[in-house]
Amino acid sequence: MSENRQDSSIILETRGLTKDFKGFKAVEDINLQVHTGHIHALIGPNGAGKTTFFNLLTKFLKPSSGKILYDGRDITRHRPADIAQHGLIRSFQISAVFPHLSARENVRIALQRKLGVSYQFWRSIRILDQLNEEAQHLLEQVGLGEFGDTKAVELAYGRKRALEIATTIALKPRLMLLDEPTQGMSAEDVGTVTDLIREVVKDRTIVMVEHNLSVVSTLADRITVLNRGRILAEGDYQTVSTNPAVMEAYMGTTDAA
Ligand SMILES: Nc1ncnc2c1ncn2[C@@H]1O[C@H](COP(=O)(O)OP(=O)(O)OP(=O)(O)O)[C@@H](O)[C@H]1O
Repeated sequence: MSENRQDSSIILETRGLTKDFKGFKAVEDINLQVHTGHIHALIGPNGAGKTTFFNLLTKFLKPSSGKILYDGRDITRHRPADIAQHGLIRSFQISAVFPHLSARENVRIALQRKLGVSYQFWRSIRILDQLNEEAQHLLEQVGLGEFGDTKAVELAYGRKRALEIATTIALKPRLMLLDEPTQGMSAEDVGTVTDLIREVVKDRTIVMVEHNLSVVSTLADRITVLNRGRILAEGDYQTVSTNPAVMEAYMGTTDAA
């Protein structure tokens, strides 16, 4: 629709996005633009509305008002499965990785999901071989080349997150939505996953909620700082980290101005 036409470098946009929980606006009037090829981080102090906003983008929650546009199309009322078909994919939580299947089998299942249930032909040996090859390639891409036969449950925490990213990439996303990709990781694993994200973004866009500011400073092209459900500041790390309002919000000042 012509009213939805936008700059083609903008892959995702929200207009006036609001989520009201019984009168409490957890997200209020958010106008966000995500540029194609960017790593766009959402940060903010506890309770700022990051998770709620992320759940609106991934369609886990319905907005009270406002619009979400993906590739210029209004997807506000679309279901998660519909938007996944168009390449907007939320990374799985670790719990969604099948723990007792091997890393390779987990990636293969994601590849098969991408083929879709209507494609019966993947049963043929040739297609299964192709899937195995593709799964191995993906495992190598995320540094798990030697762990194909290891059960997911036996992988160290950082490697599980790498597997989660591999199963997400297997769905061939154009836009990946990552919810705190480095949460609960050792410093070493944070480095590995940071490198991995940098690697996979080369041909796709990432929106991520991330608490670790050092990760944000190294990865993000653009940062949106949320506070009390609203956008407090936006820009690159240098811009937002020197913004007095952001510093104040992070220091926990409860100025009600
Ligand atoms: N289902 C809900 N019902 C009522 N209030 C909610 C609901 N979900 C979130 N909230 C409130 O909305 C506000 C924003 O919460 P949200 O979890 O989105 O923040 P956040 O920035 O992700 O915080 P954190 O960094 O602590 O995870 C909080 O005050 C929270 O209590």
